Amino acid sequence: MIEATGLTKHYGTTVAVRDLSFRVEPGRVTGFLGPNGAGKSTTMRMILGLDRPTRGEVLIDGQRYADLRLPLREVGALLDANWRHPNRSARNHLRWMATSNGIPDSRVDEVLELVGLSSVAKKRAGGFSLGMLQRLGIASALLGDPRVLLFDEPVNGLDPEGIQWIRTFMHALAEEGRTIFVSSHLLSEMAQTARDLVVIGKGSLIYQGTTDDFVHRATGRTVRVRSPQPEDLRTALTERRITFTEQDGALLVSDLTSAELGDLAFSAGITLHELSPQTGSLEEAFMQLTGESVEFRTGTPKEPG
Ligand SMILES: Nc1ncnc2c1ncn2[C@@H]1O[C@H](COP(=O)(O)OP(=O)(O)OP(=O)(O)O)[C@@H](O)[C@H]1O
Repeated sequence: MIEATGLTKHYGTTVAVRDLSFRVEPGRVTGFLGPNGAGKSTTMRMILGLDRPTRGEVLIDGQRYADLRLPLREVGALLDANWRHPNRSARNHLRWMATSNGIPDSRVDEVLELVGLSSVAKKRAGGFSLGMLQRLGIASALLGDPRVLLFDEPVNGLDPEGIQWIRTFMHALAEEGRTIFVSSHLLSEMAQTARDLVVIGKGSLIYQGTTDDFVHRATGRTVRVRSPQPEDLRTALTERRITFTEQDGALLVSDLTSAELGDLAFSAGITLHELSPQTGSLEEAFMQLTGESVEFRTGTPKEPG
């Protein structure tokens, strides 16, 4: 588990992260979302002890990174997709990492197998495609068999096959009971990948909870309904002060479940030909919530001291 409490980071007068508290639970993939400059990378660096919080703290399974005895065995990270790789073979690169961290050599072949790089283990990593480099990065993160894994924008620049591979792989790691925390600006990708979300805007927490709830909360509840008695339906809704809009001969009804709307039509003797709940996209939810956050912040120019 990752647990941040009051996490704050100032760079001079810039507040990159402010009073951020959240939990990332094991056994599932948690997405970390926010617009550019929201503070995601800074937060990840603080989790990994690469940056010191100005205030607050973040713990990995109850300990600060600096206090971990064997960090690679507790937490693995894939931080930069575009790092320039040395002229070593994939296997030699991993052996070098393993040796310097007291990890047995046998683990190198295990992780190469896990990420599907066994057949190119002896090839120079410098000649690898981005997708293969990502796999190698993940192999490095897995060397110490850590319980907690961080991925910073792991699918950037990957082709659909590479994206699909990483998504499936992260799910498999989560199912083994690991804590998986993955940042991305590809929101539709996150909707398919992450069960839970931590959403930040301008360094502050906007939302923490399930992906489903995030979308519902932000886009509201709407049901699309079509009837051969549209006048009767409009009247029934208006009498009950239920708001709706018209769309292609159908009505979009707000703040009722489809069950409630079906019951209402039944009791009013109205036949329905369509009754379908509309879920908004994660993009819509994100724009609405982060947009509000930006407006809110311009309206309250309060800077923490
Ligand atoms: N080393 C630094 N020195 C000064 N300012 C910094 C530093 N690192 C980050 N910042 C600032 O902190 C804020 C948060 O940046 P950060 O990179 O954490 O955001 P992000 O959410 O990861 O954005 P992106 O998606 O663009 O990578 C930005 O305003 C950034 O300019």
